[in-house]
Order: sequence, then structure tokens, then C-alpha cells
Amino acid sequence: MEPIQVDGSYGEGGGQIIRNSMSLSHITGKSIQVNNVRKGRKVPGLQPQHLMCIELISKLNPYHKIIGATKGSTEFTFIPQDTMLSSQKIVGDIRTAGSCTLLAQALLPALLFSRYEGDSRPPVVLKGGTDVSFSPPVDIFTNIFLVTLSKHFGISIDLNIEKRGFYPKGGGVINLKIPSIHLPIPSIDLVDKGTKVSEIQIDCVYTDEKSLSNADKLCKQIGRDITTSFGKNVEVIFNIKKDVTNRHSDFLIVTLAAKSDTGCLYGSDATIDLKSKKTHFDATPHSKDIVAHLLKQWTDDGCVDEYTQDQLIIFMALSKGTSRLRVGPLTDHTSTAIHFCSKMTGATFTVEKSESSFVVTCEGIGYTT
Ligand SMILES: Nc1ncnc2c1ncn2[C@@H]1O[C@H](COP(=O)(O)OP(=O)(O)OP(=O)(O)O)[C@@H](O)[C@H]1O
Repeated sequence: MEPIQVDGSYGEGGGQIIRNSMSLSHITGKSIQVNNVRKGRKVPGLQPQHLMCIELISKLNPYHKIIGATKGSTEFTFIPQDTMLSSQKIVGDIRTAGSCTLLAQALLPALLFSRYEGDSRPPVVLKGGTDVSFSPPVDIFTNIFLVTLSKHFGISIDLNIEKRGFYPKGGGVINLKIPSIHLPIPSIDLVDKGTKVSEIQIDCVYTDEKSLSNADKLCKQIGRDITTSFGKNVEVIFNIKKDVTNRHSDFLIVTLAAKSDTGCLYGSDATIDLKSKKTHFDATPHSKDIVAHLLKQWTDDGCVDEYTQDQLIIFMALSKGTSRLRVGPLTDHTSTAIHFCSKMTGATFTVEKSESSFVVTCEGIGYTT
């Protein structure tokens, strides 16, 4: 059969197209020919994180064939084979600060929807950046995305941070335990955001002993800004932690996870490099930004935040029955994911404006192995 043509410059035109199409090619057994990879980006073509994702998925099965995937290449072909996989440990080392969570984004569906000898899935170790720009920081990935996956699709993944990795060095390590799941996964109905935010958890990790006072200052300021923006009745949970895995860095990693009265989750985050701050640390602008971002996620009227929406599309496509997901403004990442997930699986998606938000409806294919 002719490979499915994947235009890497379509829509958002970034690495997500590679992750979704590689996962789905492995899952469905359909070959793909990808061209125009990251065509509009400053440095086009495959970069270390994308290459590692291709390498890991293509190595899941010794009979999979990958052609033309090298650093900087703008075209490659993947010809997957359908066989039982072995439970051998999977280790992916990006060797740069490329994002481990984006690697996980590609690998999780590929592993969850595969046939394995026996019930267990292999342990996964991913090395690279854990808290880097333009990707989910590992705490957001854990507290927002993985919790949403568990709550709504019944898929519970265990993520352990062995070492944090930052730009430009990387060197972070995360371990994932992936369960075997009952297929097909259920569809979701996530359309009721509720009437109020009932709880906000502030996680602040500092990597240098000297920065405890800055972490404390930032959390207190965030607490005050939350009261101003969300009102006095929100329960605020503070969690300040020293990271013991990075001795030579001075970062503050702050993540907020807001929960509505119907259990919807919204994240907001910042990774602050204190070494680059020559002057005294001013918590106010950081706090204002991160709380304003969180408030926007809530007032946009979706049931998930702007970064979670695109990550759920692949699961909706593979689930059984009709899924509904209310989102705020539809992001380019989401409409691009819809395009490719629909093309690769045959799932049908519709997007309708509903009051001030959008509802994405998907007729999933009910994938079973
Ligand atoms: N601050 C953030 N918090 C949570 N998720 C984020 C954040 N920033 C980006 N994301 C998510 O990370 C993913 C980024 O995908 P994208 O394709 O842009 O990445 P990429 O592989 O680095 O590609 P490229 O370099 O081509 O943009 C998306 O799923 C997006 O929702």
C-alpha cells in the first residue's frame, strides 16, 4: 500500500506532526512519507528531540523500517510492521536540552496501544530537558496532563523525576511506568467546567540552597495574586521543595494547577534562571504573569487549558464512541492534531462554537490491537 503523505508544514507545522504521525503509524501499521519537516521554523528539519522520538518508535519493533531520518532532514519514510513487542527496557537520550516530556508525548500512545508478550509494558527512561521552554515542564505534564489522562481515559502512568535538566545543558532523567490497559479506551465527555475554581496548588522547586527565600517570596506573592484574581474562597496549597538533583544550577520552577468544582484542571508555569538575574530578584512580575495566564485559562471557558487540548486529540481518535471536549480558543496545535489524527485513523472530528468556547466532538475508532 502507498504510504500516507504527511505534509510537515501543514497548520502549526512543527514537531507535534512528527510525534503524532509516528505514534499513529506504529499503532495502525500504516506507512508514512513525511516531507517539509518543520519547514517554516528558524532551523528547519529534524532536531535531536524529533530524531530521538523517531528512533525510539522505530526501534520498538526490529522489523520497522525507517528511511532518511537524520539531523536536519526534511523528509523521511517510516514503514511499520505489526508484530508482538518485547518488554525490553526503553532508553532515549536526546543528549541536548530537548524536551523529555515531548518525547513522552510521542512514546506513550505508541506503547499503550501496542501488543506485548505478556501483560507488562517495558520501563521507559528518557534523558534530556525536563523544564525547558515551549514544551510541558515535567510537573505540568504530571499534574495536569497525566492526571487528566487518568481521570478521563482511565490510563494511569507513573512518572518519576530522577534528575531535572535545563537549557542549555539538559541531562535530566525521567522514568515512566506504563500500565497495560483495557482496549478500546472509553470516550470522554468533558464539557462542564463548573462554576468556580475551588483549589490551586502552587509547586515551587528551587535548585540552589540560597534561593529558598526567593522561592518563598514568589509563592507568597502568587498567593496574594491568586486571591486578587480568583477571590478569597479558593483553597491554595503551597508546596516548596528543594531539588537535590542539580547542584550547579540556580533555577526556580514554579507550576500552578487549578482545579474547578467539576474537577477540570488548568496549568500555568515559569522556569526562572536566577543565575541570569544580575540584580535582586523581583517576584512581582513573575507572579503577575503566571497568575494572569492561569486566570486566562479559566476565563477562556474550556474544560482544559490551552496546552492540554492538543495532547488529548490522539486519545480521542483512538477511543470508542463519541468524545466531547470543550476548549477555549482552538489552538493551531489542536487543529493540526485533529487534521493528522483524522487522516491517520479515520476518526471524524467536528468543531462547533458553543457560547464563548468551542466543543470538539470526535467519533473515535475504538482501536483494539
Ligand atoms: N508552557 C507549556 N506548558 C505545557 N505544555 C506546553 C507548554 N508550551 C508548549 N506546550 C506543549 O508542547 C507541545 C509543543 O509542540 P511543538 O510541535 O511546538 O514542539 P516542538 O517539537 O518543539 O516543535 P517545533 O520546534 O517545531 O515547534 C504542544 O503539545 C504544546 O501544547
